[in-house]
Amino acid sequence: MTPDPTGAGNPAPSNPEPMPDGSNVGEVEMPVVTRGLTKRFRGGQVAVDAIDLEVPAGSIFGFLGPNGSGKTTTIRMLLGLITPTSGSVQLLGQPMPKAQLSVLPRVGALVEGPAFYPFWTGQANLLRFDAADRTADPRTRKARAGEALERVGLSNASGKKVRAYSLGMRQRLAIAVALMQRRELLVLDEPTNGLDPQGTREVRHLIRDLAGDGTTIFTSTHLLAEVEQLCTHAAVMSRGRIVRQSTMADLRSELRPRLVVRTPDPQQAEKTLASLGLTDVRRQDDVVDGDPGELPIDKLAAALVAADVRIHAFGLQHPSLEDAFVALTGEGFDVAE
Ligand SMILES: Nc1ncnc2c1ncn2[C@@H]1O[C@H](COP(=O)(O)OP(=O)(O)OP(=O)(O)O)[C@@H](O)[C@H]1O
Repeated sequence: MTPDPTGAGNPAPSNPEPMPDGSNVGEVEMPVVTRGLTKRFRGGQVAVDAIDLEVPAGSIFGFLGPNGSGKTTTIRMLLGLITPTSGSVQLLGQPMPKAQLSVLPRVGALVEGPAFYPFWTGQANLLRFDAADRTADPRTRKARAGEALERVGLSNASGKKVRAYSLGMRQRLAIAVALMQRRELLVLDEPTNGLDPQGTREVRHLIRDLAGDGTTIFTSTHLLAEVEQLCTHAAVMSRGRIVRQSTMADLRSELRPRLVVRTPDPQQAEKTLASLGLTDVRRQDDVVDGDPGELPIDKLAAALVAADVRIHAFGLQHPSLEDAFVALTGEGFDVAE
């Protein structure tokens, strides 16, 4: 890994002060920061190409991109599972992988779900994972397992064998593994992948709950609906690059409605709308559309009629987030639930 460049010209995330009892005061403003993060695999393929991520504390940050766009590779670099070709990662204000021993216990991760023993109970599986964690205190293991199971809504099923769990329950158990210790940041790779609608709802509900408790969530997905329904922020990946990163509110506010007119007099309509001040006016066959800006819609209709434009259909069309993202990436997204 190259030396950490985040000190130079970038807002330095504030480091939490360790308290004598080991807890932290003061939040890291940006729990995940990358600069120029790049991964070139042997064979020359650039899977992740100089990305600058900034994930604000308390956000549910959607890392959205089609399959193969570089999400998993990025997540593996964030967690120190693979070494970047160049660039840097800071997790909770600390450089990775240098500070991984102190940072990773504060980060819960779900990358390639953990393998459970199907004939063991949910609780027994949790205890086993915790026993393999050298940073975990064995004296509190059982109590922490109970809390984690409760947190993911599996208290009643804790004594059932995992083979009897639904896919959604297994995924919640996987998240419970990540919650066996107090976490400031959760990094989830496609947490609803392969789940049925009920399982998907359960996991999204859980993520919202966890964020409500102040945990920052960084979650990758190829599902636009997931980002739309769940996330406060998003970065859109396309072919290894971030093509857009912002709050969902900003993304939505940029989706300007267009005026669409269907008419047997398209040329006259185009001329009239342009003269009224519409911008980006386009004509195709019998449809004319443009950006009305702040112009009042009823006045536009009246002006068309006054200009002898016959109107077969007239209205505002609101572009969807999918339209915006397809425009950004040139690729379609899976819009399924
Ligand atoms: N170990 C590897 N060696 C070579 N190429 C790889 C390796 N891992 C991933 N890639 C390639 O890097 C690109 C990005 O893959 P990555 O798995 O990060 O994408 P992704 O967005 O997570 O997609 P998916 O959701 O399908 O996993 C892909 O073209 C993939 O084939």
